[in-house]
Amino acid sequence: MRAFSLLPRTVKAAVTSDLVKGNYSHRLSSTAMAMSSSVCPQIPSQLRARPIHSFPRKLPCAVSIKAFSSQSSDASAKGKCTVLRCGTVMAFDNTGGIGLVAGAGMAAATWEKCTVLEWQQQHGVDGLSARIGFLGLGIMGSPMAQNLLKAGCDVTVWNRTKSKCDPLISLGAKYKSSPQEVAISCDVTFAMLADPESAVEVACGKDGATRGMTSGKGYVDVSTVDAATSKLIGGHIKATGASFLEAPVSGSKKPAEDGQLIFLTAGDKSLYEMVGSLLDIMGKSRFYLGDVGNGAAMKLVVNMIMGSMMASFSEGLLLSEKVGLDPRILVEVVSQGAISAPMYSTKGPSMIQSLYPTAFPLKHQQKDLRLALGLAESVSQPTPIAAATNELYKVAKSHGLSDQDFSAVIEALKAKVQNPAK
Ligand SMILES: NC(=O)C1=CN([C@@H]2O[C@H](COP(=O)(O)OP(=O)(O)OC[C@H]3O[C@@H](n4cnc5c(N)ncnc54)[C@H](OP(=O)(O)O)[C@@H]3O)[C@@H](O)[C@H]2O)C=CC1
Ligand SMILES: O=CC(=O)O
Repeated sequence: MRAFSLLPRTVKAAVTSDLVKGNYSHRLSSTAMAMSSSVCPQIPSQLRARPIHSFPRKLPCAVSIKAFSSQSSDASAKGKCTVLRCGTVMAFDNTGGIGLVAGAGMAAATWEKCTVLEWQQQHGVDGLSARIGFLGLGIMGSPMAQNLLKAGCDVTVWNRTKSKCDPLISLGAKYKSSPQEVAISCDVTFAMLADPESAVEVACGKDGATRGMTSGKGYVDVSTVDAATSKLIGGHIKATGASFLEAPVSGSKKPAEDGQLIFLTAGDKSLYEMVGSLLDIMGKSRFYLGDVGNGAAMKLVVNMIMGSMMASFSEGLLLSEKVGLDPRILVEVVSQGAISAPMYSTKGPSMIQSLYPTAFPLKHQQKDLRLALGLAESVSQPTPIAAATNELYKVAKSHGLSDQDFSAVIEALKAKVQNPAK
């Protein structure tokens, strides 16, 4: 435990809290992990986080204390004014509490505010100082790019519908008029597109990003696509001499705004390491899964489960109501038991009111089910529940619900939708 006693107090707090929760074997918080491996490399290996394979090798003295305030819903809390430095140590602080950082063994007065870029420039660290391109500014891409900007990164944006670039330009983003131009002017380019077709079009089409890629550059596709599409895009990118990483995300609009996404990455490990600090600005954890295709597959399996869970929850809400129960109480009961999931408590109350404010468009959930079924087919894995669920989302789409939140799938189960003649 000598190594532990040498840790700054904030690190101890994070590690201790995990130990108290009995999580020490495999569920240390990302904060504890980051701090333990970067601030004190001697920390016993059993106290290190498993999912983060190389946090953040390029930032030997950087610590992130964002997990201390994981409830924070204020995306701006990760803005420029919340990066603090003390000598070679940098901390992201979205608690607004310089005092917490001072617990790291340095007097509060010695910490000063700076941008990530300033810190990086001072210490010559890769990734954060890269010129970053961002293609696709929809529900997810916009807040992700915004978080990079707020962290002080140099970001150039492009979106098919140009008006969606404007809010980011007003926050300091540069603009280029094609994916090709973005790729030419940037070191690493992220893409967050709707589906396989758009991901291929933006990467490989006329004026596509591949036309601007060269050796030394990187392309990170964070869209949800199937493994074959990802391999196709990766192949085109790598043919230019550039590196490729697939990195689909788990987490919806709010986690994207809060920088709490989960990245499921696969592909060039060196690019993964180079962009690690950027992924940590946009997300709360990251998994490196090996060869291209594994990240896509993991994302599709997760979303296959999620789509079925939502369909099953919808059936439960409607059945409870029909037998005279209060569906609001069902939501409460579910939220307290073994099958509780944040999705049920956040979406249940609005579903009861037939309101579906879009966080995850229904058309994308159906796309993910379709792609997951293709994945299952490719290995002859029976997935009857997902197959039935997919049909339900198709019915919902045929009733004009594509752009509503995926929780609108409940409408496909309502009698008047199933039999409009009644
Ligand atoms: N929303 C969510 O909760 C989550 C979504 N995802 C996945 O992330 C990806 C993006 O999702 P989200 O942001 O919600 O989707 P949106 O529908 O809000 O955005 C889609 C983006 O793709 C662009 N696009 C669509 N078709 C084309 C095309 N043919 N050429 C160029 N650009 C195109 C859109 O441009 P334009 O503005 O011009 O239409 C827009 O920028 C999807 O793969 C989705 O499955 C992953 C996790 C969570
Ligand atoms: O892909 C959707 C999500 O919430 O994750």
